[in-house]
Amino acid sequence: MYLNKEEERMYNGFYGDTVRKSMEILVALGDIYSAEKLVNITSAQISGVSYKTIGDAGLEYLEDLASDKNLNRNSAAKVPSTLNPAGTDLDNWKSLGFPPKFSKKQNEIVDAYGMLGISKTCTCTPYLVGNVPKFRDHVAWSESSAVAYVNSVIGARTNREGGPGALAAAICGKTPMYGYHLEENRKANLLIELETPISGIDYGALGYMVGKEVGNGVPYFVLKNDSTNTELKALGAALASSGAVALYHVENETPEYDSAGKTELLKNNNKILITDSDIKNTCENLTNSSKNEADLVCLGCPHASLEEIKNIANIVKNKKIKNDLWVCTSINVKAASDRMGYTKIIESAGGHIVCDTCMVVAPIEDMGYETIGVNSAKAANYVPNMCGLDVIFDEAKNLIKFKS
Ligand SMILES: C[C@@](O)(CCOP(=O)(O)O)CC(=O)O
Ligand code: SF4
Repeated sequence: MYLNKEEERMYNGFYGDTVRKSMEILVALGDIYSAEKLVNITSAQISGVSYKTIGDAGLEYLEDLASDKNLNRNSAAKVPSTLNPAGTDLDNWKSLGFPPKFSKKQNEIVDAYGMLGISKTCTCTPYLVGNVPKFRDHVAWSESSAVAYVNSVIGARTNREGGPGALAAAICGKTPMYGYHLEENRKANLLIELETPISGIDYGALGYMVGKEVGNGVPYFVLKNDSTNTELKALGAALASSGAVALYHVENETPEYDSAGKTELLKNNNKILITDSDIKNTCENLTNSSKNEADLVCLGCPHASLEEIKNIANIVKNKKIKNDLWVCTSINVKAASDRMGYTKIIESAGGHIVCDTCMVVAPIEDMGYETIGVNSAKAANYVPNMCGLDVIFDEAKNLIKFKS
């Protein structure tokens, strides 16, 4: 891979060990994927934050990077960069019942990232809270649902980075130019036509089905109705979890659908039809619990928007919830929810707005829960494997049960 003079200086250690190690990662990735050169990025989003997934080895790696004397404290990252969810609510872990030892380690991890200049906003929906690239910007994001959103709905360009690759990109302000950074790789390769209109959890079910079908391909959807951003967020998250999708197009909705190559797909009859019963069956199959009530209803996968929190507040207003309820989001969206009075409504009903974390990366398996209620197909797909717990997949209004 070609490096310019400045990049060579970075690679040769002129700016210290952390920049050198980061450049080594980028060059190794570039060589593996046959990138010709590096491209400047405008933003990074870094996964690999939960103590549950990176453990002590991850913490040591980050502390080692952060200890480099050549770095400007708290400003090593060259571009605006945010973190993926952590394993706990960083501020309120004690009152929410998160294990103390785990929570202490978790805060150490996030502090190490902070010392590297990565914003301690721990969220998988950074595009709701200020980490918002422009159309056609090159970025390095790693959370798979956020990658799908930023590529597809915003039209910025990223590969599905791993955590270390995204961190290296943040520190160098660059990423290898291959894959979805190149126009020619952004064409669709399967057309998905819907037979009937869909809404709510159907989007996750659709993404789950199509992700299995296309693997790491680029699906092109022809829907029978318009979608909300929340629905597209759920679609992309599910596509990226059952398959390895990084980019999708929705006719008349996403910014690059027009140049995605629909005519070619039709010419080659490269299409499938999804029926109403396909969606209904998938919704049913995403539940693996025989129970009809969840101990914990956990919403906000990917992290909830203010609009979603408002809808939950409307469901629980002036009632008392039987299950435990977590609505997972970022500190930023929670601040807006506090001001709007939604947090108070949800807390008065017995629920919690939980920041920085989620049902997949929190140690919920050690917190006494057995059956988790989710309205996210991605969470329904991951919770049994990553947490070993059973799930019920349904709309929030059906999952939340009330005391009589
Ligand atoms: C499951 C996921 O959403 C969260 C866990 O990832 P991590 O701990 O940030 O590496 C990651 C992903 O889908 O990219
Ligand atoms: S599992 Fe869902 S809520 Fe958790 S980080 Fe991934 S997308 Fe976000």
